[in-house]
Amino acid sequence: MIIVQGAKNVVTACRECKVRRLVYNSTADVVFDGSHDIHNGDETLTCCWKFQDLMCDLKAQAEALVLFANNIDGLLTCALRPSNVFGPGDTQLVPLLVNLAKPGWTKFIIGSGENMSDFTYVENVAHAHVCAAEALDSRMVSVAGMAFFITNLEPIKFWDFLSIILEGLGYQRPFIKLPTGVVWYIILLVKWIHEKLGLRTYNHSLSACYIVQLASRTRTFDCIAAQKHIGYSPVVSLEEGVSSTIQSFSHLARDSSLAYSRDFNEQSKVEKLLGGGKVADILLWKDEKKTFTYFLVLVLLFYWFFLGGSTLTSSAAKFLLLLSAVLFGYGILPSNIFGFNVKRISPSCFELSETVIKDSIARIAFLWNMGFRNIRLLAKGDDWNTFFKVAGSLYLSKLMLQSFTWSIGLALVFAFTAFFVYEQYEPEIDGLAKFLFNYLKKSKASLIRNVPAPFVSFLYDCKILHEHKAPTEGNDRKRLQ
Ligand SMILES: NC(=O)c1ccc[n+]([C@@H]2O[C@H](COP(=O)([O-])OP(=O)(O)OC[C@H]3O[C@@H](n4cnc5c(N)ncnc54)[C@H](O)[C@@H]3O)[C@@H](O)[C@H]2O)c1
Repeated sequence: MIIVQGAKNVVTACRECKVRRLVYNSTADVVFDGSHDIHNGDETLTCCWKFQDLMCDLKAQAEALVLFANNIDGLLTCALRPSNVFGPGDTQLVPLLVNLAKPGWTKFIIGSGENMSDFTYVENVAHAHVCAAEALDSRMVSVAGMAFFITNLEPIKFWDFLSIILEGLGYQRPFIKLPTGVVWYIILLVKWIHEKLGLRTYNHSLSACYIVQLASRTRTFDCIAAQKHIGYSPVVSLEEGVSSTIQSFSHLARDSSLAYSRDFNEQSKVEKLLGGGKVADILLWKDEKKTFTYFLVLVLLFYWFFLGGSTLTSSAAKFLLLLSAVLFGYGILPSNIFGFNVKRISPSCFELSETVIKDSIARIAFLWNMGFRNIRLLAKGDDWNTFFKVAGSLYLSKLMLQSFTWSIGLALVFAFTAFFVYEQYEPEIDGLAKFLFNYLKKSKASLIRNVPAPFVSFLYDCKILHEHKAPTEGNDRKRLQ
């Protein structure tokens, strides 16, 4: 009713009121079928027969209707097809981005992230309308009844554009790549569940499936026709447009107290904790393929050693046998198989350097000495705190050894998920930990307040509570807490 009947009403009104020029604000989406990239598409592209999105279908119908009305009853018409309009007051792109960024969905890139797109600053669209209206008068033949693509003439990677907007508003830039197919099927599943539960709502915005296609396909357009026939060229650059858009949406910027102030090239807390080297890169999924390969190999080893049904020794023997056979087989392969070069394993590949061996031995000696220092401390018999720590950790190890296989499995899953999750939600998790810590501190303080003084003195004697002097009945209660 709004798009098609609305366009019909406008055409009728123009005729009745003897309006001479009508420029329809169409969209570049009318030539995008969702399943093909558009590289530098021009006006020779035909509108789609089958649309993925109802909105685009209706816009194409309205555009055709307006162009069809050209040169009837003295009315001249043309259509402009802007691509991805943005700017202050935008009701689509930026609000959607912020809504997705708040719960953290914008960390994900759909597809390779390399797809290019054309964006158009809203003032340039307005300027194109003025140019088109003027051109309808002066250059009627080449403009009337035609449609023109309008862009900022600065194609950019779709995900770079989103990253600039998101970072400008204080949100994290997208960096985790998800295969388009996976996202597509997840959305279909969610849609199906919504339909089954009767939750489907119709609104005027683009469908989620269509947004996935917009976000993962290349869509760039050639503006030469608009430049040549209506005299259009952008009046605001992409950079200026983006900064004024960000400024106008500052009210949607991330709360400054929560702002993710870390420079994304800087090491995160968890990265520092993991030593910032190769292990950190693997556990933090910096290179998904590499991490996944390591994870798969470790899962296979876990299965081989713990779930295969053999004893640990026979699993190790079988593993060494298999490894030797694979290495031997690899060694006798020709250096070229069907044009593929087979890399030779260098003889030094399995060698350990002297410094690595020295470091490892020094580490073992350090741990050994530390263990003995603790035993000596325990043997004195006056440090209950150390006793509880040692007894607790030994009991925990005993529990873990009872379910050794499960512990290893859990540790494996933990290592490949927990660090990654912590890095993603560092401020939120830190906030929660701070809250819990304060809560426990308060509980401990109230517990001490209610504990009888002789028992508190006993805890000081046993060094479970630390104070230089054990408190007596008359001592300051605050110091005790
Ligand atoms: N946003 C884009 O990326 C983009 C790209 C290409 C083309 N377009 C086209 O530009 C136009 C504006 O898009 P937008 O993104 O600014 O949308 P929008 O939803 O922000 O603006 C639509 C405007 O139309 C008004 N409106 C809606 N129904 C109406 C009705 N029945 N009668 C009178 N007014 C009504 C709304 O109040 C609103 O002001 C649309 O025709 C759209 O198809 C948008």
